[in-house]
Amino acid sequence: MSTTTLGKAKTIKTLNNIASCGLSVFNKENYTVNNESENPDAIVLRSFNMHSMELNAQLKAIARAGAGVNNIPVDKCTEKGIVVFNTPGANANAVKELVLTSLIASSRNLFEGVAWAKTLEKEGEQIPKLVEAGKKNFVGNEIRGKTLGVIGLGAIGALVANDALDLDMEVIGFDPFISVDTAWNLSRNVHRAMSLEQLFATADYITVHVPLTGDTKGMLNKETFKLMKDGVYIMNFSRGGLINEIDMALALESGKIGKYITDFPNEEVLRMKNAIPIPHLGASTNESEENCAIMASRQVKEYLDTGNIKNSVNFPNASLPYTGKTRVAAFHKNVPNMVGQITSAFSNYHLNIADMVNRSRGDYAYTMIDIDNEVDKDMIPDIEAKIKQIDGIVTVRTI
Ligand SMILES: NC(=O)c1ccc[n+]([C@@H]2O[C@H](COP(=O)([O-])OP(=O)(O)OC[C@H]3O[C@@H](n4cnc5c(N)ncnc54)[C@H](O)[C@@H]3O)[C@@H](O)[C@H]2O)c1
Ligand SMILES: O=C(O)[C@H](O)COP(=O)(O)O
Repeated sequence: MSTTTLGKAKTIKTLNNIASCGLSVFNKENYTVNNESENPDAIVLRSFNMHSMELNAQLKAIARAGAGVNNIPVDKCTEKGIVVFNTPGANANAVKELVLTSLIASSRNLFEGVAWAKTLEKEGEQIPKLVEAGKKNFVGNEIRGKTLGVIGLGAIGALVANDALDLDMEVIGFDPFISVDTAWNLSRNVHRAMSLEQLFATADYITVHVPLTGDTKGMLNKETFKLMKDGVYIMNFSRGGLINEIDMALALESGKIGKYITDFPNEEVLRMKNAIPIPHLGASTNESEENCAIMASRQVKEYLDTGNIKNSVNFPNASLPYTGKTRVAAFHKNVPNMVGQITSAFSNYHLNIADMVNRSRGDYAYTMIDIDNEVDKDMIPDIEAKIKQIDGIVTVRTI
């Protein structure tokens, strides 16, 4: 598929409400932003489920204004040469604050206590007396000195772990894939669990901060519950699919799990005893919505305008200073001699290469080449066609 749009205005389609300060990155002279285009160049979204959507021929980029990309058909996008971005860390503080709020509020039976107090509305002058008599039913526990187990020490997990230490908790964390950046930011006082079993055996409260993937789906289930302390509280601000909900309902019923605080209510969750359903509010702060929208929009614009890639979940990061020279960007299989074949396509047209970058990620790679000469616009479809003939090329774009 050739995707030449040289000089044409581009269209951005939004699939959710995206903060306007982010969308204003797309200047009106070169971009149209709407929520109805049938053939957009890029899509910006939050939690909209794209799995049953057709991916239009002109689509070059999808940006998730947020962290989780399980609502996007990432593998299909890769096969079609569509870059998928997310906004790492842009909403992490918002989630951290809600996790810590929920940790304390659930431990103090605050949600149940408030709901009960509201039932007294019709009791008139008796209310203060009833409150004093009824409060014994909501006696809670302090979190100081208790152990918090944090599964996944990425942008959110690391913030939660550090701040829980400041609340005088013991913290044990598990993340076999921790990034170097996060490891640097994590307090040395966070105990490192060598296995999930070790974390389960010591934690009074568990909070899970991993992406939903084939490997993590249902990671908390009846087998793992057996390894946990009786009455443990579990907080899930990551994705509902991480928990086996049938097993969770039974474990809450038996008291094995004390409470399940989740940002992902559904029919099953709303039927559970001792579940605290929160309506997916983790990232819903003005600050985080703005951070995510700005980051997502900037990344898309940079890619459409220059081909440079930052924070993609399926393409390699790649950057080449943009000088305004004609740039050809190709996404291709990561196999030997691709760069040689692409560059020889230029020599057929007596074009000199000024600069280039080639980066790989797994089975795929991305190459950007700047041409030194003035390039006649009429030649571009021919050049692209020539490159497209090379076995292993997925997409070619001229900027
Ligand atoms: N409730 C909300 O509104 C909200 C907001 C933001 C993110 N999220 C969810 O939270 C998840 C985490 O967000 P983040 O910004 O911290 O992402 P992140 O990518 O910074 O961190 C994820 C961490 O999980 C680790 N990990 C992966 N598999 C693991 C496993 N099997 N065991 C232990 N650790 C594992 C990774 O190494 C990484 O450090 C997102 O994928 C998203 O689903 C929810
Ligand atoms: O993965 C995320 O970033 C969160 O789940 C936030 O989702 P939202 O943007 O729909 O609030």
